[in-house]
Amino acid sequence: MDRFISRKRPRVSSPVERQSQSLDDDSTDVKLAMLLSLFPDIEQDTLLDILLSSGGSVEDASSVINAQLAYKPVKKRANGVTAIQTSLTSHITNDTGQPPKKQLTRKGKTLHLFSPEDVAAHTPCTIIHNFLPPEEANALLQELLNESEHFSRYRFQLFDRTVESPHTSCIYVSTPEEFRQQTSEYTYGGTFRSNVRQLTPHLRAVSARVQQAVNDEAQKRMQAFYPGGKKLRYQSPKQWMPNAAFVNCYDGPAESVGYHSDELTYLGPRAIIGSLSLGVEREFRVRQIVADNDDEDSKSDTSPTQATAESPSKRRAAPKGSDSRADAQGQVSIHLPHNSLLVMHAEMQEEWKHAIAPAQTVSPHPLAGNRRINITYRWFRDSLHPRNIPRCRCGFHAVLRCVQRKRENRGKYMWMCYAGYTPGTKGCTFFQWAEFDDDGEPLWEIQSAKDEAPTLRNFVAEEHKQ
Ligand SMILES: O=C(O)CCC(=O)C(=O)O
Ligand SMILES: [Fe+2]
Repeated sequence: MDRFISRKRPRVSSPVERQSQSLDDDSTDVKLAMLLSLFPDIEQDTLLDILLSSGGSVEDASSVINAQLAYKPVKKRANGVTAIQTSLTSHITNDTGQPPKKQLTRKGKTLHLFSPEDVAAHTPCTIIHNFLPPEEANALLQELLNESEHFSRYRFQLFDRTVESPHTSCIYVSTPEEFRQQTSEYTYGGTFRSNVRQLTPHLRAVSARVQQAVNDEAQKRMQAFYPGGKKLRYQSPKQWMPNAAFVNCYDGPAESVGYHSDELTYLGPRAIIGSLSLGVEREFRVRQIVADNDDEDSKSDTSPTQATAESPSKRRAAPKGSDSRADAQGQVSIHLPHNSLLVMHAEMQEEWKHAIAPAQTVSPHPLAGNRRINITYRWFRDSLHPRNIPRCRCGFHAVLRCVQRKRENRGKYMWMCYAGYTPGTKGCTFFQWAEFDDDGEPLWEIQSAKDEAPTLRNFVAEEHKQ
């Protein structure tokens, strides 16, 4: 077990890879999966709390849990799941007899948001309740509940184990040609997806409303929150035009998705995403990513941090003193009722992580029972079609990532071999900084073949052609 905990990413030989691997941490999903495999009897929600409390360190989280397991006998729940206390600071001591040095983000510290005003003020999102006419929402929900029979769990590699996503999903695109591309050219987590289907009538009909609302909300956001009321650097100045929909199904309270930022490879920098929730209400948790040493900075810094076009979230002045790191890492919970549209704005994916937390219980929905359906409408950029993206020596195209934690390179984008970043997979050493113009278009020598080759078609334009 110790070997498992302390095992680092595969050793690298090239300086370039060493550089890229020191740029950022594993995703919370991977860390959570590691903890789950170490403590299979402990609830995922509890493990997530402890992981966050431990500043994202699997090793620290494991020692906290082991300390508690040694400290007093653990109760087994009726369902066989181990009950463990999540509010640990006052109860657990480490080898030095002191409470763990990192601040805890306790359950009581989660800020619960319900109203659109609060969501806009405290997060990089906006929410519209009762988004669709009720009959249209129900028709879409029913259509996708039927579709969900075809959904599957995606798999990812964790050391020598294959782990399954804790919910099912499917990708929807417009045409048979796009279906072909999605299953043979686009990759997710280094593999091709088999669960791709063609857009359904209600998904398509609703996309026009989503397109309109997302563009309206993005404009409002820009005027109210961004420096000088202007778009962010790397944000596209064009209208947001969805051409892919990822649909998730969470069947029952235990189904979830761990903390992550959405992959930017095809969306590009400063992506906007429209996310429609149907069925059972669940909590969407978000937290801001804190750069290494931010707590030290805030101790010496007495002036509020200024927002910049690079980092608009900085308009929230960090609280001072030793609590600053805990506060900045505190979670915010946005409650997502049936028929609500959440817009994740351009500052979200680079600077925040999000999750659907497992719930203790859910209130059944008349049509969906215990299920929640979520649709994220996305705009894949033509310029970031797989055929244009740099390839690594593994034969796949590289993935686009943003440096989120390492202070010296924070906000920079990089192309890298996906496998090289995944524990337990060999991968190659491919790494290059990704360069974009101010509108987020890649700066590279693309062969002109791309002009004739098909790319994904906007859902709304395609509807008008039919
Ligand atoms: O279910 C949700 O609301 C979020 C889903 C999500 O984060 C994703 O599909 O990337
Ligand atoms: Fe996501």
